[in-house]
Amino acid sequence: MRTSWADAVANAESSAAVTSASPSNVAIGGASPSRGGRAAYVPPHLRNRQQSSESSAASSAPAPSIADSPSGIRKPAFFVASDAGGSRRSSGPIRDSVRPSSSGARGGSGGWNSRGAGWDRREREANPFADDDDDAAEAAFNSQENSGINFDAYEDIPVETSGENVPPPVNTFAEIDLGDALTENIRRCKYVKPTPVQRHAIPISLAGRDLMACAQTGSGKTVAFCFPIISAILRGTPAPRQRGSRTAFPLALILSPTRELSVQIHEEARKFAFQTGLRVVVAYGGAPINQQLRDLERGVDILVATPGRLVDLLERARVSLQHIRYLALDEADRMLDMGFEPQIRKIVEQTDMPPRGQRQTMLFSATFPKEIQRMASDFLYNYIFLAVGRVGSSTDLIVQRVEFVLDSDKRSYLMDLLHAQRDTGAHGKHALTLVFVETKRGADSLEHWLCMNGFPATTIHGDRTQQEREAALRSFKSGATPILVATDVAARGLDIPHVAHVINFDLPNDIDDYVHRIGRTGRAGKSGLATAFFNDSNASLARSLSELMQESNQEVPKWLSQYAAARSYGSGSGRSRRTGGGRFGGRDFRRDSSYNRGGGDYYSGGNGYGGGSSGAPSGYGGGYSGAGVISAWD
Ligand SMILES: Nc1ncnc2c1ncn2[C@@H]1O[C@H](COP(=O)(O)OP(=O)(O)OP(=O)(O)O)[C@@H](O)[C@H]1O
Repeated sequence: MRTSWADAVANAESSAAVTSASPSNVAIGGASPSRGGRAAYVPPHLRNRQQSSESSAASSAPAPSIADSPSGIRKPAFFVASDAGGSRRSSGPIRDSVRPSSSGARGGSGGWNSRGAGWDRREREANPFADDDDDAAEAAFNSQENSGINFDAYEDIPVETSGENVPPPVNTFAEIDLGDALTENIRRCKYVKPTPVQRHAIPISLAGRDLMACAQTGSGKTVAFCFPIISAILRGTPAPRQRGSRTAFPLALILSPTRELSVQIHEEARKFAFQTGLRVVVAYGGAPINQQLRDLERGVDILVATPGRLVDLLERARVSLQHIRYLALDEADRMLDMGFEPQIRKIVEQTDMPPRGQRQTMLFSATFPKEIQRMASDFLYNYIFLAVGRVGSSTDLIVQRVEFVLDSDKRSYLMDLLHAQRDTGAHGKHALTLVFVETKRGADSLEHWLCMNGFPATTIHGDRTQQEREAALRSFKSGATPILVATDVAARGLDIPHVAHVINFDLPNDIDDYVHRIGRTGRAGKSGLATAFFNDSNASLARSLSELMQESNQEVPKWLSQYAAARSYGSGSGRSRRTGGGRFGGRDFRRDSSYNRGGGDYYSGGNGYGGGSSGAPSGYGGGYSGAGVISAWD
């Protein structure tokens, strides 16, 4: 079968024009004879190929403007280190970082002295805003600060909420009283205004409501659950004292599916909680438990954990969940799928954690299959469902390309792409490439092969020690090894600045996994490029992939549409499991007619869901009416 990529490359051999970083130019650059005097690289399987009519289509594909690479290094606005004695060092003006907020929030060390969590309050709080990255990298990226995020990219994002008495969204952080300390940290983070999911989710959570939120990858969901948790703890009554106990009693628990994601959430939460007096602790497997136990003994307000390590800590009675007021599940659909569900049920239903209704529960993901929603509703009380963004939440910001590549040609194609990127300088000097493969062995082998071929690469997968995984991630983030070969362990949640290109060397079996993988680029309003290698073995993905691409305004190759059509015809299968169609990464399963047959008691209106009568604005792909449901284009 002739492929657009192959043809584009063949075409490029006769083309002199190699310009900027568009996908087409990537293709062209890959085979250009004029590459700074070097011999043109043409992969063996493409030599002597004929130009085809498809090549022009390929080379006229929309160009991703990846020059505006993702924001990276946040420079601390100033440095303040404080201890309980109140001593402060500052390179800038000395500020009163411990002012109590108007809402009565406990701020900084003043708050510490009035609290009874039992850790050493004279401990010096490390400044989480201090940058690890070197000055050169900072100089290269400091034009990409968060204040420069292209919020226009989110302007026409559809937002849909359902549930009773949904609190209205806000437009600015100032409209919400988050307390002085948190507000100061927002300023330090250079967040100018909330992203759409934050505009909606923060008021809902601050109103004490349970929430199931589905929003695009890279759209700021971490903030959406961290801010309300921190703010609510600061406002709430202090935790009861646990004198002399070696057991930690966190007030909030944030669960995530991977160790690296837990580490990342912990780092973020520490920034937001800086000088609030709250302690954020992380516990995850693969790392020495003793250090984590010591951290826990010093007190914990917010515990970020992977389920396995948490179960271990619960069994050792080193953590008790009886004071949990806030429970957040990041990547909630993953946490509740077959792999994690038993552990989550154990943690949530079979420990001393207060039951739903007595704690506040927040579930977040970019994807929410209906069967997982159904299961998740066991953990929620009278919740609000929030959907932000288009199906799969891949956003139009990510240019998606699919190439037909036989397994035997994949390495050659990959080499081609990488040469093209390197030679054209596509995506900028510091651009990173993330390559997803199916197996751990495949990851090691590809990494080795890339290194042998002059492309510094590293790898992350489940067979590597945690130390190796963390070292690999550091090396990738710093640009020392600008190619990371990964299994799905790196697919969810990781927020790595400057990932300009995600390559699905092996496509996943599930379209949701594809959505999360490509979501490692094109984050926070920046653009990105995702290339997938497709062949017969991926036929089962053809339909959902082609639907997803269409819905994200991507050019779908003709051959992929044919695969999709053949699949639909052959299988007679319905729509993809995750969405049921429509424009969102997930829709409230409570609107299904099957759910409402029992009485529909989630809605005060109690009628019309899934029934087809439409009181909602057009464009929502479903149409329903009834109280408690709000649909709006924001
Ligand atoms: N209001 C804001 N203004 C500017 N930048 C923001 C804002 N909120 C979050 N960000 C930045 O956006 C990036 C993506 O955020 P985050 O990792 O929370 O996305 P996410 O929605 O959880 O993505 P994923 O679905 O992949 O887990 C982060 O670098 C974060 O610092």
